Amino acid sequence: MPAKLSVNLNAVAMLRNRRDLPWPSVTGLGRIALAAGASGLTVHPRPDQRHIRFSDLQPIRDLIDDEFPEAEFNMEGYPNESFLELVERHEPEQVTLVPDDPAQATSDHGWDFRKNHNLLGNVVARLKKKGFRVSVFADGDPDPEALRIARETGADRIELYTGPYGGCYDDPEKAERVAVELGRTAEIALELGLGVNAGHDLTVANLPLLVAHIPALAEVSIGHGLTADALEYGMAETVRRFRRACGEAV
Ligand SMILES: CC(=O)[C@@H](O)[C@H](O)COP(=O)(O)O
Ligand SMILES: NCC(=O)COP(=O)(O)O
Repeated sequence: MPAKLSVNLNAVAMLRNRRDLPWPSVTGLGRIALAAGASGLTVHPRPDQRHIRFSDLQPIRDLIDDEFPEAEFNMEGYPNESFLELVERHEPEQVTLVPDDPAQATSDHGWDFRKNHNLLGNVVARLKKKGFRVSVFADGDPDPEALRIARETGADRIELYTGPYGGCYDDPEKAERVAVELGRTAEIALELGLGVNAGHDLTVANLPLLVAHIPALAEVSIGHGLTADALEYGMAETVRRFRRACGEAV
């Protein structure tokens, strides 16, 4: 089974937030992504709402429920009380728990499962009681003991943090080494009964090698690289539309 693609809308929201205007529309781009076959939408609402705003969440929930009932909503974030309340209000199919400090620019590491065993155990139990699938963000280096603890928290899946892999875009040998490690980590997780997702800095260029090393990869969530491509591949047609609006016969 090919890995499912969940489109992360954070980067679209960040562009929208440059002005007090409703475009680019977060739900509008979400609709285009789902209509094109994406299996779900991901958001990572950060406490300062610098990209996804809390007010974006219900319209995304409604879009999925009303127009794409097969699709999944994946909410990512640090499990403090306000994030957990947002999750409980908007009932995503999947919650991805990420160890982010509120001041962090972006996610840059997985959980220290040894230190956070109790925190994660309590949060996972609370979320599972509501029926949400729970995934926990994990570093890519194979650490069987850490993954065993991840399993003990009751989580269903790990999401492999692929930032270091994405950072190898100019060094194919290093990328191969990191992909082997990610593959080994995924194998250990799968043996323990955890499903495996992956995300961060994934692109059209680096996905094939990752998928080759993790054949059972369940889902990738992609925002930054996918939004960059959407701009690049949509630019020519957009310029033609604006030239027509200027009165040119294009
Ligand atoms: C967990 C993860 O890797 C993504 O959610 C990433 O953090 C995207 O968030 P930003 O768009 O805020 O960088
Ligand atoms: N979980 C990772 C994610 O949702 C998107 O990360 P990125 O593609 O924006 O780096």
